[in-house]
Amino acid sequence: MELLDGKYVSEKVKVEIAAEAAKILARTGRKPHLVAVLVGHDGGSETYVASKMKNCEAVGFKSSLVRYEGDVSEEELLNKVAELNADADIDGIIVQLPLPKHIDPEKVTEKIDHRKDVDGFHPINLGRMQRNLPSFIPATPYGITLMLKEYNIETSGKHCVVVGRSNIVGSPMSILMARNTYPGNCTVTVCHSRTPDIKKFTLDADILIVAIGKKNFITADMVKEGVVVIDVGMNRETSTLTKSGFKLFGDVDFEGVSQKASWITPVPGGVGLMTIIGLLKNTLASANKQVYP
Ligand SMILES: NC(=O)C1=CN([C@@H]2O[C@H](COP(=O)(O)OP(=O)(O)OC[C@H]3O[C@@H](n4cnc5c(N)ncnc54)[C@H](OP(=O)(O)O)[C@@H]3O)[C@@H](O)[C@H]2O)C=CC1
Ligand SMILES: Nc1nc(=O)c2c([nH]1)NC[C@@H]1CN(c3ccc(C(=O)N[C@@H](CCC(=O)O)C(=O)O)cc3)C=[N+]21
Repeated sequence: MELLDGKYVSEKVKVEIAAEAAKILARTGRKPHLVAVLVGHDGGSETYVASKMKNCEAVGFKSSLVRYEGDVSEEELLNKVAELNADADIDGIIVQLPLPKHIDPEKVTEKIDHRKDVDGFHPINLGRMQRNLPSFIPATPYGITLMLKEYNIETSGKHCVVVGRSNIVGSPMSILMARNTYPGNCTVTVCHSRTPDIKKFTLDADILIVAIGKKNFITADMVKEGVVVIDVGMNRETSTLTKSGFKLFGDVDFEGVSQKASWITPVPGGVGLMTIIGLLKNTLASANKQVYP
């Protein structure tokens, strides 16, 4: 088993991003600028947003945080997004998910100017991605493709099984792996909560990508020898053993599955770190007007 090491890849890519950001600053007098909007006090979201901000500073981006209490109205949030859309100093906007139940995430996603949609969740970016046109690619799937490239993982002709079909991970990931580009050219199977006998599919997977949010859901008996495993799951449990008071678990039983896998991502230290890289690269591309000239 070899590790798909998110720490190694992300540190390496961050050096490249920082060099690009410095060029932009020298050329234009301004830094790429990412704005995150955070509603409420979801523990996970607080951590992710803090990490995004920290990484922005580290590569020489400007970052801002707009915070609302959980009872903010949908209208107020939509008005804020419109204001950020119109602000020429802002390159990228993300509204952290999940949102409180009284706010429709679909409305918020569509309100964000697709040219600043560095999460790649807007239907215009989704459609353009599916057609192989320039677009912002959702950060987690984007990060996963960068990791597969870095380790030269062969994907053409392989059977890729994606477990999970969310808008932010499973669905865009399945589109990318089926496209006729590298990484891609896979035969893709998408499994979800209505799939009877998931094991039948996972056992046949050459590449297995799991994003469901269930600790240790994939066990060694469900995979074949030599499989490439991408574990997107971030299952947070309270723990007295760690400094933070939390311990993270993936959706894959690492202990067991790593005995059979040829390559596997750890949690933490895998996909999560690459997600941040996907976001930074999209923000850089936006500042450089590379996607929408
Ligand atoms: N590492 C990273 O950067 C990121 C990690 N995450 C983590 O990845 C995980 C998934 O996130 P996300 O995609 O947003 O989750 P969602 O809850 O939005 O979607 C979960 C998906 O998994 C499916 N599912 C749930 N239970 C089962 C089951 N028992 N068998 C088969 N399929 C199942 C659901 O099916 P159905 O559609 O039928 O409901 C759904 O498609 C979470 O742990 C999350 O924290 C998320 C984003 C980024
Ligand atoms: N609009 C929006 N965009 C997102 O991209 C988005 C979102 N909403 N909602 C939640 C998910 C989750 N997500 C993660 C980002 C970084 C790590 C990450 O850095 N993980 C580290 C460790 C983090 C820790 O220790 O808690 C790692 O895996 O090593 C994880 C998860 C982005 N998401």
